[in-house]
Amino acid sequence: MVYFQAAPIKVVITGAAGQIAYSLVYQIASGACFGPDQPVFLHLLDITPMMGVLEGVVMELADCALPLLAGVLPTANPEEAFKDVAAAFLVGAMPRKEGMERKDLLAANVRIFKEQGQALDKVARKDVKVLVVGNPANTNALICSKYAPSIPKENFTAMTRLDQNRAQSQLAAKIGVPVKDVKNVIIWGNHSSTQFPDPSNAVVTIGGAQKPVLAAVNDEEYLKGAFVSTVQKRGAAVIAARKMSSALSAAKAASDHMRDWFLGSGDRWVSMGVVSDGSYGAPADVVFSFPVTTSNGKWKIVEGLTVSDFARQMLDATGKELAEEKEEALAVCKD
Ligand SMILES: NC(=O)c1ccc[n+]([C@@H]2O[C@H](COP(=O)([O-])OP(=O)(O)OC[C@H]3O[C@@H](n4cnc5c(N)ncnc54)[C@H](O)[C@@H]3O)[C@@H](O)[C@H]2O)c1
Ligand SMILES: O=C(O)C[C@H](O)C(=O)O
Repeated sequence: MVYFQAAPIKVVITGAAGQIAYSLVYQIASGACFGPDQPVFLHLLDITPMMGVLEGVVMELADCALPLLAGVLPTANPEEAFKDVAAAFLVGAMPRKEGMERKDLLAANVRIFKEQGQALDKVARKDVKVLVVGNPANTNALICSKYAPSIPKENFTAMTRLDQNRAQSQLAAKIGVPVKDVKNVIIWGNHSSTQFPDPSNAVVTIGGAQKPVLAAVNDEEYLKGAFVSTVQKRGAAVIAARKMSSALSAAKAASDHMRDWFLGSGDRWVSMGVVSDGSYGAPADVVFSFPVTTSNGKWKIVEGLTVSDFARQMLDATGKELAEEKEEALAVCKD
């Protein structure tokens, strides 16, 4: 019997034999996600043909000799995987290939999230925090929530943190400051090429003083043009270069998202795909990325921001795409 000062929490990762999970298991088991004093018991779900590969991941985790890792359960059974989990990283899904849009994965992937919603509903803790990474992430998260009616819809989120990290990094490089000195860049809408990376409320610390990013960059053409399209298309650029989709950065972003949800975002805004209440004119009842702050395990949309005409057009386009994806996903799930 191994004794820990704090009780371990059960955390599930789906797609655990895949690329993203290969980086994510270490983020979680090393303490980077839930903190240096929180032991974790990892539930690793993949499909039956991947159990051999998953066994290799389990061996490597043991070989890391991580002090916070209380145990590992590899399984192909969703109900076993989701039993009593406090946090769920839903990664397992097909990735896109070069030339595809993420929504081209909808028909193939959305059924996974219907089935996993049903399993979460049955066996997970009712306060489980769910992060959907598998694409199309926003719509998969919506479907997962719909099939888990006993779990509050606020507990289902989709990952746009990778887009936020990309946007922050692009701006820091443009201004010539460390990435930590840029904050409050917003990702609005869908994790797709219609997303709107919005620097209009971002601030940068230069020489100890805070300054609006708009003033520090002072190049409207760049901020409305190359900056937006670079972030929108970054996933495709990584696929073109690697011939596989982003994995290291996706795992880091998943860990950032869940860490901030559990431990709080402090004085920074973070972007999360959450079930929309219609804030900022977004369609209600789609999973839309908003700027949020987090504390005590809850997120709250940042209120009262001004939406320019340019931003309005961008928000409307990404909202329209999400409404269309929702209809398609609901039709697929009926079969
Ligand atoms: N939201 C984001 O920012 C973001 C970033 C990167 C990748 N993604 C998406 O994450 C997903 C995973 O990417 P990856 O590179 O790890 O892919 P991968 O192909 O390397 O791994 C996916 C794993 O999921 C497993 N899987 C398939 N169906 C499953 C099921 N029903 N239950 C459990 N496991 C199942 C597969 O067997 C495989 O091991 C893709 O859909 C990708 O597009 C999202
Ligand atoms: O672009 C992809 O298909 C993978 C992922 O969603 C990403 O943004 O890197």
